[in-house]
Amino acid sequence: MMMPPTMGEMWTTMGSSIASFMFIWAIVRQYCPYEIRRFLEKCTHRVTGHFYPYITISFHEFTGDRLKRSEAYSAIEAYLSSNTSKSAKRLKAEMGKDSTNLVLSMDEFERVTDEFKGAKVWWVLSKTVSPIRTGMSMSYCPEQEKRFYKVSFHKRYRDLITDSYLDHVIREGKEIRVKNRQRKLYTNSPGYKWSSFKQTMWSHIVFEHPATFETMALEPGKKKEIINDLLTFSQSKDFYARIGKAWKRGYLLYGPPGTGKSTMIACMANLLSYDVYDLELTAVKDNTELRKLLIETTGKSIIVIEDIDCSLDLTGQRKKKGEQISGEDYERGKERKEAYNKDQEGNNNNNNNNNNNGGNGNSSKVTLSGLLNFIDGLWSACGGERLVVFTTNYVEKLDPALIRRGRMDKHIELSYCSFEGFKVLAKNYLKLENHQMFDTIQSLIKETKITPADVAENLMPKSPTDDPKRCLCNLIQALQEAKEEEDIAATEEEMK
Ligand SMILES: Nc1ncnc2c1ncn2[C@@H]1O[C@H](COP(=O)(O)OP(=O)(O)OP(=O)(O)O)[C@@H](O)[C@H]1O
Ligand SMILES: [Mg+2]
Repeated sequence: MMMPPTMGEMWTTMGSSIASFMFIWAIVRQYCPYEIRRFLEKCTHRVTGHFYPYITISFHEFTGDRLKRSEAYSAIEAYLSSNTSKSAKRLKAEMGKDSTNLVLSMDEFERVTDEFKGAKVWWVLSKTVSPIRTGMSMSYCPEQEKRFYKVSFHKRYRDLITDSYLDHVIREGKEIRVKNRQRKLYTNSPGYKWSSFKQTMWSHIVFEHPATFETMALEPGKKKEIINDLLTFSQSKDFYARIGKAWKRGYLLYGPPGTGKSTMIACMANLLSYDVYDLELTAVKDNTELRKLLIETTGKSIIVIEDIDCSLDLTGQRKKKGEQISGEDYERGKERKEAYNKDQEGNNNNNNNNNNNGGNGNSSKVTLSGLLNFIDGLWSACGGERLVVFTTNYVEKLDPALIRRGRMDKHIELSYCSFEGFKVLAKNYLKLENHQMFDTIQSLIKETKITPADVAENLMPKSPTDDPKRCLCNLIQALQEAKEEEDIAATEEEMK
């Protein structure tokens, strides 16, 4: 494979006297102090630059403060590993995503070629070694390695390479990285505020939720609509730029506990390969901290505020005097479910505010207007491709300003399990697409309010001997009991 001659190679072609010079130069490189070496290198580059027809551009791994790896370097690394490493002879191997496969990339000082619209370019991964200035004597001075990719091309292709090829490499490299990256779930829980290098507001773990829209119990039409909406959003960068709107979209997921709101967020993240930022508002000190948290989020992410109604006193402005909310944190899970059911039965009308707006007793001073600014103010200027998702069990209690279209663009109700939903769960849990008991379940499920979470729980085998038939029987029994309870409640209501 033809490579462009390096400057050193050009010298050698110029005769044996130059070869001797190269020999001396090699010795100088080996034994001279760093400063002299750098000076001699600069002189050689200057002299050879006059008749060397190739241009080189370097991309360093770290720039400036060394804290942040250069995005361009990472993108080039991804591009070269997938595009040109096949032609490299010396490769290095690393464990890839999920630790299931090996990712090969070119090793140090390996050179590979690439072609773009008829122009040939040569890439090499190089490094320089320089002393770290620590104040120690030179003989004990530790050395610092600085890696960089260098691309070389003939000067006649200068415009093509700088205007189009490099853009193409970075764009494709970024796409490859997004596809291969380990996605993350970030939280802003207090207590994890320091990483080894710098202060960071978020802590993270690897995001590996298995939920997908395929496994989600939802009417097929609704599912398709949501998937289309999400895909359209993710492919609309140019559209948002054209209409002058920040590339973000708000989703409000509402419905009773156990209907799949949190599960749907995982499905969204898996569909679009986005990271998830789970924002715990009660842990945010004030609006300033909220802004900082947001500025630290990256693109291709979902920012989630779960149970927005219980996170903060967001409806405070509309509350009448004297209707102070309790200082206790609103309890999740079972208790909320019970409260929800009671609430729905109308037994708890007088205490609604007490039950639904807990959390105000903590020290958080985030306000409704702070949150609104967060959604459509400053944040809109921080680049794009972000979804913001609120979940709630009590949509009617949210301030209309918070959920108006433009802020929460799409309102999705997740409700009790339908027969279509049940069929998805039966396929997931029991690998059953049809069964003679399905007819009974269909007529019962139509008349009963049962959540997908409850259906799933009944379909789950409880012992190794539980077969699908037994699980379906369990579900029928649960449906019958739920129906009886609903009938009794309805009769009591009528008698009042
Ligand atoms: N629509 C659904 N499809 C598939 N599984 C579901 C669905 N809804 C609930 N589940 C199952 O029930 C469990 C609880 O659901 P999830 O946490 O998503 O409910 P939620 O609506 O977020 O409830 P809450 O309002 O209490 O936060 C999930 O782990 C999942 O297994
Ligand atoms: Mg939830």
